[in-house]
Amino acid sequence: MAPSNEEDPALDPTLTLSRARQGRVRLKLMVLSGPESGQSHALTRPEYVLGKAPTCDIVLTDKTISREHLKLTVHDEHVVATDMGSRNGSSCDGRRFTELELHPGTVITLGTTELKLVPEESAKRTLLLSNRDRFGALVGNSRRMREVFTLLERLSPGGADVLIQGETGTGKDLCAEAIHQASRRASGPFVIVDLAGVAPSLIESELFGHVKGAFTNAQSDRAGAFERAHNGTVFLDEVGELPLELQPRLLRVLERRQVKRVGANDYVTVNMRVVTATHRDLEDAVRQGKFRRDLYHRLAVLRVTMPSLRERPEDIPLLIDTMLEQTGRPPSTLSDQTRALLTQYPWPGNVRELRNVVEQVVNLGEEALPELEPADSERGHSAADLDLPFKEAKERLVEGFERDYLRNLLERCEGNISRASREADIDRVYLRKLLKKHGIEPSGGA
Ligand SMILES: Nc1ncnc2c1ncn2[C@@H]1O[C@H](COP(=O)(O)OP(=O)(O)OP(=O)(O)O)[C@@H](O)[C@H]1O
Repeated sequence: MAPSNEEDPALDPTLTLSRARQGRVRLKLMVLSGPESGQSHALTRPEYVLGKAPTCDIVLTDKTISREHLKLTVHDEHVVATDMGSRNGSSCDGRRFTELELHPGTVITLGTTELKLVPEESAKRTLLLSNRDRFGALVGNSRRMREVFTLLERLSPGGADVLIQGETGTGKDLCAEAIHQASRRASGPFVIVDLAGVAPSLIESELFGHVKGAFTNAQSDRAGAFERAHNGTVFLDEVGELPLELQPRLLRVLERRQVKRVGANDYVTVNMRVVTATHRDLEDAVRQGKFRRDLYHRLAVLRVTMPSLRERPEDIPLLIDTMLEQTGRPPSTLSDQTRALLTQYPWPGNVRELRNVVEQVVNLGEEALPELEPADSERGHSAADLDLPFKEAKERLVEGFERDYLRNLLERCEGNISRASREADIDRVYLRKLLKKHGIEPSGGA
């Protein structure tokens, strides 16, 4: 049976960017979220004013946007965005700006509306942001995860094969299962083969099955993973580990949906979707001759890239709360100090490592928190001082974090305490207490 690739291969957001870098491009502004979500505006004139006022060139009705909020000055390959003294500000990657040079791929936020600059010809393929904060067991409300959720919403119901890429612990297994659960095959089997966990000599029979007597230990006929996944989904984890000599056989399965058991003469036709995952850079493996180019191109038709936790630290509070909820603990189980530390750490082991630490603290108490060296100065915080006793070093770090956070928060909210307490989701009285503790004077209104 031929695989159905009805989905658009260009859904991969990375393609949009690479094409944009090829030279002079006509630019468009896509509205990713907010009341005008889905609209796009070709930037053909030298200047645009964006805002809520009906007289603006691009009208955005989001009530958090000022009447005249932002000016865009359009150049050949970039756009300069100037905030026009808006009430709620304009930001990019969480940082407020007054003037910023935007390039294809840049996303800016005005109030609560997100806008992306894209090359005109690829604008249709830009992903809108899903409204969800979970898909299957995957959790996240960052822009990166909401893009992933949009992609999963679109590709899951169809039957096309999918390649999931991402560092270890970013949720590739959860993603594969979520795709199966959201597909029309959900009531069929979900068969997992971890190619890194099967001895190379057994991979062939594990995937394709064997007939009795095919080799010494083959005492009876056995169906392989593809056959067992009939009418369902087979998930090949760590597909980059598939030995070179078996790769043409996988290619045949993907192209013809036909499987021949080891020792058999005939092919049988199977009806299953193949989802694969890898933490490896498969393109690099192709260059090194370890992975077949034709198989890579076949697998990569539809790709989902799971972002690392470093790229989306704003998801950490929601992930922690979800993990606590799953163990039946209230959010108050973790102190603000511990949460602050967990939010600053760069998590090389991604969500898996975060889960392990949260479980450790839940079971053994906060004293069991391992030493977590915060992210480098790029995120604005200094590393823990190893000359101090643990408790003192931890307190210092948290104090530094609190101070930086509060200063930035107040700057963003122009000294307005009510707004700051709302945006940071901190009780107003507690916020005042924290400001007093750090000797920070709010300069704006209440
Ligand atoms: N977005 C997420 N939301 C909730 N839990 C997550 C998320 N991502 C990962 N996890 C949790 O992190 C752990 C690791 O996830 P998973 O096994 O899916 O990662 P992986 O990318 O497949 O890792 P590996 O490459 O090592 O197999 C699991 O406990 C999973 O529940």
